[in-house]
Amino acid sequence: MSTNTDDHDDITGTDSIDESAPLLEVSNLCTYFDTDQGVVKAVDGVSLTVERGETVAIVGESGSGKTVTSESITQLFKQPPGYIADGSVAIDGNEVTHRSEDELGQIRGRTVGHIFQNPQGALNPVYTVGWQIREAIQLHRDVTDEEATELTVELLTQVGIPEASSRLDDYPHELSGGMKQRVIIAMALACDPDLLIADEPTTALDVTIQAQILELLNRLQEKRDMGLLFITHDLGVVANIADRVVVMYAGKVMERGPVEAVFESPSHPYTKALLECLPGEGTLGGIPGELPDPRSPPGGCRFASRCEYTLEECHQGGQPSMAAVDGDDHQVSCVHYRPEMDSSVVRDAPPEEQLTDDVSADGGKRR
Ligand SMILES: Nc1ncnc2c1ncn2[C@@H]1O[C@H](COP(=O)(O)OP(=O)(O)OP(=O)(O)O)[C@@H](O)[C@H]1O
Ligand code: NI
Repeated sequence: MSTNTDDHDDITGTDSIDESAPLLEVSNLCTYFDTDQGVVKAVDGVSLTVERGETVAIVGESGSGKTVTSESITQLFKQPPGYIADGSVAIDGNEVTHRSEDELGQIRGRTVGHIFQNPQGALNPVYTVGWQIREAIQLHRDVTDEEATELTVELLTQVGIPEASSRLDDYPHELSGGMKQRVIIAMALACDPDLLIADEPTTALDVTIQAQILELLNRLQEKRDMGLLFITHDLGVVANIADRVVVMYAGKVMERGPVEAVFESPSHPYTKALLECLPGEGTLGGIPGELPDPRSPPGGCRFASRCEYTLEECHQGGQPSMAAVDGDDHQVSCVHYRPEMDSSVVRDAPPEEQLTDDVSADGGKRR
């Protein structure tokens, strides 16, 4: 029995797979939270797709709605106070926003693996690593104890844990941060997912280990032909892992496109500002200003109050509709890219050159 199957299971066991549809298709997703202070519009009209075998990164500052977007896919956020107010999520062409908790559980068990942002909760300190992964496997698959142990060793080996069979009886506290994260990845792979969601999987780790974990995720994604939805606030890591990028701000998508296009010609002023905050670039300590209050977001572009290029129309209407930048795949939500406007005002302030060189030198993605 192998943990690495090429064929895709149907998402719940009763749905059919539409091979022509993307693995994941999120359309106009709105996820809100009822609070005493009002409705928090954490995710407010987000659309994105992940194809089979593709890595898509969601980037944006803290509070932009990255985690809530990813937790909306199989509804892992707390309901109430949270709820999906509008939009749809389709996996293999099957709409899943209106599914029962039972069905969502099946989807989590067989189709979508999740590495959570807060790693502390992911492993239980009182059980051994082997026990926890075996549990995860047996929760999803009908296998004997012996088979489950075999699969556990296979998974731990796949995530790069040396002499895996001798680590089964280790407790989480006996592992280094990097090894712990590998075990967490193994747990997420226990259901042999078609889509893996990794929410800031490297932030708690030091730089060398971060690079190793990114490399591991890249390798696993390719080997298993999974879709990978990778979430980070750090545009720096995106070039190394993603095929496409979705830039989020205050619950909205500001820009999206192939990673090379977004790095070579960042088009939304927000994306440009994020790039300038990377280490070694112009702006130290982040973009000046703060995110708008998610309970009463301003009209117009949500970034307008912090934007260097703001015009009067930026404050009017809703978030500008997506305009193609160079080719249909690269799109930006900014009034400067409307047909009647002159986008060179924003575009011709070039990004820092060193970054552009770094990205193009390795084709945008190390593989
Ligand atoms: N349970 C909740 N109740 C009320 N508001 C919430 C809840 N969960 C999230 N939010 C709000 O939703 C918004 C988006 O949060 P989210 O965690 O998705 O941001 P993020 O982009 O993942 O940020 P970070 O980079 O810090 O992880 C924030 O304003 C947050 O305060
Ligand atoms: Ni988050």
